[in-house]
Amino acid sequence: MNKKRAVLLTTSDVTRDALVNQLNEYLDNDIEVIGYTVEHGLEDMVDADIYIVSSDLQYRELVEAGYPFEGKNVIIGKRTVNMENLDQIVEIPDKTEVLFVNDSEESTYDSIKILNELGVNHIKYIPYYPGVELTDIKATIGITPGESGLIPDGIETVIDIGTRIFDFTTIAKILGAFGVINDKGGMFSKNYLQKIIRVAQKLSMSKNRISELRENLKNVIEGLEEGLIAYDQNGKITVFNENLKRILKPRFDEMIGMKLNQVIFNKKLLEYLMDEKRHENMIMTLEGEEVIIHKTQVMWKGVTIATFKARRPDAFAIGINRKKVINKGYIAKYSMDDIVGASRSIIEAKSIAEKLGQRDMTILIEGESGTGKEMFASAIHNISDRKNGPFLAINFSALTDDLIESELFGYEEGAFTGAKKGGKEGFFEQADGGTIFLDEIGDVSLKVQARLLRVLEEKEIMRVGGNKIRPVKVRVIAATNKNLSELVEEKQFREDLYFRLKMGYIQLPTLRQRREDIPLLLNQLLSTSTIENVEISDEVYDKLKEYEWLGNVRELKNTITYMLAVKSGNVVTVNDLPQKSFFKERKPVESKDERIGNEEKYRLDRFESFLLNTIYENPGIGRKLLSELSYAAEVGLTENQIRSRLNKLEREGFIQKRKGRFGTSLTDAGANLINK
Ligand SMILES: Nc1ncnc2c1ncn2[C@@H]1O[C@H](COP(=O)(O)OP(=O)(O)OP(=O)(O)O)[C@@H](O)[C@H]1O
Repeated sequence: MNKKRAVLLTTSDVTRDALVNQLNEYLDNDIEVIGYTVEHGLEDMVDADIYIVSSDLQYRELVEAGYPFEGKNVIIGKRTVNMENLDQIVEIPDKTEVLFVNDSEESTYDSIKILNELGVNHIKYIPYYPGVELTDIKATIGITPGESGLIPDGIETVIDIGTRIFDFTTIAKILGAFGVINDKGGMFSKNYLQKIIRVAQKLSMSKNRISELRENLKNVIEGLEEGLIAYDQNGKITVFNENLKRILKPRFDEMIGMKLNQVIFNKKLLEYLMDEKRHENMIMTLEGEEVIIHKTQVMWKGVTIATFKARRPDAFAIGINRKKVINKGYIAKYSMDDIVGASRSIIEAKSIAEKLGQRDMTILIEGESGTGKEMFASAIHNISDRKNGPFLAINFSALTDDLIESELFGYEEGAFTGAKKGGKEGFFEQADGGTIFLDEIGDVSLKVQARLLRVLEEKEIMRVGGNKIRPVKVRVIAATNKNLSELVEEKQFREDLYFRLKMGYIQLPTLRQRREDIPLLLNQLLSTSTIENVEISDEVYDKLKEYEWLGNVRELKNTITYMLAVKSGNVVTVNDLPQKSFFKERKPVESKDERIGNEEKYRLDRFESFLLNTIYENPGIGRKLLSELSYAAEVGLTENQIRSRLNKLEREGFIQKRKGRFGTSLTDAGANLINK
């Protein structure tokens, strides 16, 4: 029997070899397949029973070139992607944009269509073939069926899924033409189906695997003690965890896809993160905690991963808001040079601070909220001999009485239920050799005052529940925004402690007393902002100089942050100024009559609300009982804190205090307020 013959016409050697192989898989030895590549010329082509052309396009080209097909048995092949090679595509993450590269428009769209039909449609194919103009290629992966040479520059990963092979119908036609369809058809379709099923299985398996992987990865990232952020060369954020949010306190909840400079406003940090040449770790104070930042670059992907780890364990732990207690960690972050101002009052305050700083004495700083008390304390520490020791800032207004004692002085094992095994070091012991900054000292109870006095006088502490005396060498800087001498007069603050603290004394000027410093402060704030080339119009300067600034420099800082956020263009104009309600309002000192109606706009906090309600129910109640009830109600107010709040409520006209057994009761305005 004569051997039958098929001639295969293709455009390239690679295609020729792939298709010849495929045909040999299905055709018996008694059918000979001879492949030709058109570009090598077809002059010595042999006669055959069947002529197979590799694609419709090629057929049209051959006809146009005058190739004589008349009278010949021609099969025009249809091609499909080779399913054996789809694994790599299946593994690409969902929704990734990839460039699909082939030699012509038709074959490119064709292949993409086939892949989509096969269910390999989890990624986005961007068609590319010679002649396509690509602007702004975002894809980094290129997929091609055997046309790697056409992949444009800029594509980092090339996946060659191999030359496209003949599809089911073409093979069936060829088998039919040779009259072997009945013998081979079954095997062929079975083979074919098996392949399709395998691809589908792989696809679903790896999809499951990928989502499982993602889930695991997420658990790992969220389980880290560190804050983690990953971003690409342009600063675009790709991954972050919840811990990072606790440390960086970004303005946005969802940061993926945003640029680093949209969420991080700390210039130093931003520069460090974006500088590819900096590989060293960095230590900086964020949200009052000393944080170690470590950077790793994943070279081949252009990704940088940065981790943020607080020095102090539990620094950013959920639940216990330690930050409020120890405001600025153990590091004094300001120096004298950071304190901006050329006005006489601030220069004077700085010069006193410099003198006192050199001497190891206790200092009392008085000043309204936001005038820079903590800044001064920190700068003083940094010029003192203790500068290499720790600096602890404690805010008393955030602590209950019981906590103050155990936190300040520590406790021995078994001192109270829940006390840690082995006891605990207090802040004074932790600050040994350094400085302790006691903010809002006017808020502490008489009991704590007595203990503080002992530390100052004896330079030693005793832990709660203990009897051992421990020496401590700590310098105390205390601060208050209250008038301490008035409190002394009211017997709310121990006179001996007052004088013991006031060995050195600094009174900080309010911002309204030094309006001439506003432009300087603004320029300093602008220079540390990450937003560059911003100017402030003269009108804005003038307006800002007119404000009251009851919140002082902190309020000014908030105002400029606001204006930078809302401005359009490079100049901050009067249109960008916040509305009046943005600013802290002066508590009106009004006559009793004028106070009526104040309750319409007054907002009670939960402490005041507790106090007014309790007084309403128990007219004449005293501070001691109020304090006990407040603990029972989990509001937790010391007698001292109650006193200062009652004073405020009295100034607002909501309560009146009477001497003797009538005690404290609500005014009509106070009653209206709680009924409201
Ligand atoms: N002279 C100044 N120069 C530059 N920045 C200042 C100055 N004074 C205060 N600030 C800034 O204003 C903000 C408030 O300062 P700080 O926390 O020291 O005030 P404070 O008086 O301790 O406030 P509070 O009593 O409310 O705790 C800080 O961000 C600080 O950096």
